[in-house]
Amino acid sequence: MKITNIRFAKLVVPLITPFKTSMRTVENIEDLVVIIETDTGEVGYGSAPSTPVITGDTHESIKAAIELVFWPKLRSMAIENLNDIITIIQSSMVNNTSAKAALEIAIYDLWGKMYKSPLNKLLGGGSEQLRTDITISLDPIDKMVESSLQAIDNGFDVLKIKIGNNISQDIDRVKAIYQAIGDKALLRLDVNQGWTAKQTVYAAKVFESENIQLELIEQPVKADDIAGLKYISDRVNTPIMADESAFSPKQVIELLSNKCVDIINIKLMKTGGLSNAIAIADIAKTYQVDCMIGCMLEGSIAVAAAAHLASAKSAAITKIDLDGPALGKFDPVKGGVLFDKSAIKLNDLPGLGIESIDGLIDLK
Ligand SMILES: C[C@H](N)C(=O)N[C@H](CCC(=O)O)C(=O)O
Ligand SMILES: [Mg+2]
Repeated sequence: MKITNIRFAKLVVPLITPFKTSMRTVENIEDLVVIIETDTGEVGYGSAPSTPVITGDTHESIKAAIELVFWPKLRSMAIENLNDIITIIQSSMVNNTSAKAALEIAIYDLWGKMYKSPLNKLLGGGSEQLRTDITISLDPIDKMVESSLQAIDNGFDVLKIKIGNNISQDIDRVKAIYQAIGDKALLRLDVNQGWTAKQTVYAAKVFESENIQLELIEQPVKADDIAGLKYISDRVNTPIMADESAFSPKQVIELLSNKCVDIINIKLMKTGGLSNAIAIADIAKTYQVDCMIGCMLEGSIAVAAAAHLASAKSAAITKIDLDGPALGKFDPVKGGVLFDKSAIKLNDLPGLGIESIDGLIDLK
């Protein structure tokens, strides 16, 4: 199966409610879709959102990197030579992880199609049923309490609470949500780099002293504040998870060998796709550290790839934050992963199992 052509399109899905973190507010899921065509007529789908504050990548930079750097090397390569393709994607350019992810996702989709197997089976096999948490956007306290109760009514039992814009209001937010929901849901906090190390220790000790049960605190400090993560982990009992500090396998080895964090959030848009995500899951397993599979605010093409990975790597990936598509008003992707409240179901079609995509806006 030889690569013959590449096309780009845009996919826009309005959100049910704006997505708000300490870093940004977004109204739509907007993906750059990469469609790789082959001489057998099979097409592979990949996608990437624009997350300049996290990856530094925009749709324009992703498309330019693919057109100018990767595509001239990948055109006419055979999907049978998966490892060679991955080496080219990972070594032709530094950074640009979203472009690498979109390409790798489309290539792995084709790899599954070539072997007529769902991707999770080729990666080792695993359950077709997963369960995701849901994100509660950073809002005034009353709104966050209401959104949390609504999420529980909608069948979610793990809530990812976005905080990080004001330490004392953040502590009040968590206390109010915890008081309102009791033991009906597990709370994971995502600070998105909004606190200092000392503020994090203070907040965690407040929660611990008041018996507020938290599953974890995600990325409390700036992405490059690795000493801050270590400072926190040495002083609190609440598990600390790295997100924006953990892009590459090398960074994960540094974080884990120095005991800076307890959990790693793997996202394809940070790792540059599936190959490094698999490496990180395997590294974490050797350190006996759990991983979360996460996503940016993105749609169900890339999330399908993340779900197949989570299915196959369930020994390491024990936590799932793949709610991006569930936050949209509809899913234009037919086949692929099916969302029903907190349930994510993989189908048994080859590759990512995507049958068709409505509403693609072709890009030249
Ligand atoms: C959508 C997912 N639940 C999530 O919260 N991801 C964020 C980053 C999302 C973005 O800004 O696109 C995270 O884990 O930090
Ligand atoms: Mg995060």
